[in-house]
Amino acid sequence: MFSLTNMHMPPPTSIFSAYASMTATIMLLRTMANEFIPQPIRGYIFKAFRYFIKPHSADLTLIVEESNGIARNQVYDAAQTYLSTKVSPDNERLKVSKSPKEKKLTIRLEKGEKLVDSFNGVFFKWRFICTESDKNSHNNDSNNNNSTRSEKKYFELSFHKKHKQMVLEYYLPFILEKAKEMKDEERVLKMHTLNTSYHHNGKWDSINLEHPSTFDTLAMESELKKEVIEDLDRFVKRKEFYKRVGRAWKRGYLLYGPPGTGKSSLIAAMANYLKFDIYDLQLVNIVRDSDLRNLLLATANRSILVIEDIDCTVDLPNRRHGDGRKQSEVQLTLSGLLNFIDGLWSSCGDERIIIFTTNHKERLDPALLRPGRMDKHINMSYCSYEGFKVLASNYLEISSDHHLFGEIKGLIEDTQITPAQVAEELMKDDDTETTLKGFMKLLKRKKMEGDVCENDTQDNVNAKSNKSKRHKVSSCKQKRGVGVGKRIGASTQRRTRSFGRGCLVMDGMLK
Ligand SMILES: Nc1ncnc2c1ncn2[C@@H]1O[C@H](COP(=O)(O)OP(=O)(O)OP(=O)(O)O)[C@@H](O)[C@H]1O
Ligand SMILES: [Mg+2]
Repeated sequence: MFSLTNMHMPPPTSIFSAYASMTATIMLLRTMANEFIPQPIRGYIFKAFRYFIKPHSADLTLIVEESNGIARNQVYDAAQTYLSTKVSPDNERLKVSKSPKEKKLTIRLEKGEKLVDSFNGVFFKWRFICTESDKNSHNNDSNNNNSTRSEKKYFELSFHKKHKQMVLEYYLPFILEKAKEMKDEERVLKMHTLNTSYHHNGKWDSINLEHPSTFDTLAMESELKKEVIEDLDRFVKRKEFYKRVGRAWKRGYLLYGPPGTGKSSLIAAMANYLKFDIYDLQLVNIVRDSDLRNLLLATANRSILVIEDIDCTVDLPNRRHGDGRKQSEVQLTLSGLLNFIDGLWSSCGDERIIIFTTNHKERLDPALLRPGRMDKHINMSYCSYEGFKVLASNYLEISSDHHLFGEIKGLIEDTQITPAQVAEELMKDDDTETTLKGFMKLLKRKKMEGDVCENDTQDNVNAKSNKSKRHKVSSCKQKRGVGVGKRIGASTQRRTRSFGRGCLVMDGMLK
């Protein structure tokens, strides 16, 4: 076998002579070219010649520079964020940092570090490069000491050429999207409330919003929950749509329902879901339209403006004297509010959500309910069996196959009990069985007594002691025809005072 192979090999002398004659030919051609072809053309021909005989790489390398002229390159920023999660044990030098606003440590590649990422079964090589150069290095004036060192940072992304289309259409957009998600997750949400101190009147104060409510923890009909999530998703995706149809990119929600049904919790869940800040506007503290305008103009994009208890806080079209102020002092009107919401404010901001809440939808001024004003009306109602299951899973960590659930289902469907009351009941004991039995007792009592209204008011006092005292559900009173309209403004005043600045109205959020 070995000798056979050798038989087909040309002898070394002939290989050498062939190589010698090829070299001689190249030399001859080179001399002729030097003689007859002018220098610039010669350079060009040699370059082209070298290009054709050089072995070609199957790889393509994309350069992702830090900035794109003066603007930052979003692909670079996204790659930096995305790649921080892809570091491998092979990396030898990494950078670590944390700014006060960040929740976690940030890891970045150090100069020259490489890593491999895979997407759709294809491997991609990334390398981070940072070169330093003297900005004025071309300046020959030796007296000039102004030269500054500048850094040029970029990523090199290499992959097989055949994946070019896929990289541009899918991989890079995927990285942009992923990085946005990561940034959003990192974002510390803020809740802005009105600063009512004398010197700062009309300014927003902010605190971190750390309300744990999410759509997963919210007891709500699953259909309705899905509808709200889809509505929010559609809203944030529709930038171009709003522009095309000439509408301000804003969306209004009206949340209505009895106290303790999760209106404030839903607002927190929306903020957590969208990663939007919340502006809690207490109209009680605003006297003039001009103050309102300034406040609205000072709100940021991608935010939720919340006006809770709209039926209580704005006694519109003119406030009543019952709120303790003289009529002449109060110049805030419904038309002022609606004008700003519809016009000026909304047209100079993007991605704004406005939410009104009320316990009494029927008391609202028809102007607020007119089609097109509030895009979506969401009824937050008493706890259903489905809602109970969510709360049981949150509070007791039990799934839907507990042996007492069947009985609870029958009871809860005949009872008007708010999620807040259910939640309170489920927190009463560490033992699941005892807790559920206690809860069933409560349901049976409510059912037996039959007078849902009386129970409701009483249980609200027990379950939401600090809240309901301020509120009084009043739906019962209303059913019984007891007018409470005039007293609402006053009760809101009480509520405002009892909680002080910064933690009222969204009290559910600060728990
Ligand atoms: N739908 C719900 N899902 C989960 N928890 C809820 C729900 N509703 C109420 N709760 C619990 O009850 C507490 C009070 O609820 P929340 O403040 O959201 O009610 P609300 O409808 O805003 O009431 P109010 O009309 O008095 O402002 C919440 O902190 C939460 O623990
Ligand atoms: Mg509330």
